Amino acid sequence: MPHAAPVGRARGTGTETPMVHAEDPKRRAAAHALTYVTDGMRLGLGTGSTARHFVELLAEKVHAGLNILGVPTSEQTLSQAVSLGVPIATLDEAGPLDLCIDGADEVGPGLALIKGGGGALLREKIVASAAREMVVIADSSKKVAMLGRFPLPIEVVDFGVASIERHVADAVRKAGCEGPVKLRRDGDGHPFVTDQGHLILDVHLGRIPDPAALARAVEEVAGVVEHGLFLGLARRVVLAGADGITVLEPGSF
Ligand SMILES: O=C[C@H](O)[C@H](O)[C@H](O)COP(=O)(O)O
Repeated sequence: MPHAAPVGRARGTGTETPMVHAEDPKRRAAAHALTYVTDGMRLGLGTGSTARHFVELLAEKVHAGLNILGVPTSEQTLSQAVSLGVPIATLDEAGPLDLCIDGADEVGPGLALIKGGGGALLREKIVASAAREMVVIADSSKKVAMLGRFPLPIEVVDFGVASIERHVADAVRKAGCEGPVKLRRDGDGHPFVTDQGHLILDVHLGRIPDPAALARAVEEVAGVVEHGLFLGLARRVVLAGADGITVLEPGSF
């Protein structure tokens, strides 16, 4: 039977790591991931509300003497890391990374992920690909039997976006999926612009029976820069729920 140990309860301590806010599963997952960090590591720092907890907890360790170098996956994480005094570098300055810790919007079978709900998918995928290991942290509601309930973010260039949108819809259909493709907008109704100056199309599919086929189809569309399907990247997923911490590995889903 593959490994899927409920780590928190198994230890029988009631708390896994100091400084954990018991009421917040995202923070508990982040605290557990901190146990994978060792002195001297070069770390990819993810984006989003769960990764934010991780950076906060990491900063506490740094102030207590931990020596790490962080590579932020977004401007948001960059400013958080700077404000908390976490040493940072660009990916090119840091070189290959030891570990990348990031959140996810959905975790499916084989640790296939949907990411990009916050629009950071492009830098996130580049940083995760540069790391020896990607560890995902999430609350247990993110685990799904099939990806697709969360709209799939696709980062595209702004030139000819209406045409790109039509071609993405065609590609999605050819991959056996169906659903509306919507240009993401910010709170003021303006197109949402990513850190790299691109736009995001959110594809509302409901179900993605074959994530690899969908990824291939979308990648063929001219104008697509990246998509939020992270396949074969996560080596571990730390899920926090009412039952404590569960660590999933690709075969243990
Ligand atoms: O673009 C955003 C990232 O992919 C996030 O990691 C993802 O949306 C999960 O965010 P949260 O931890 O806030 O649920």
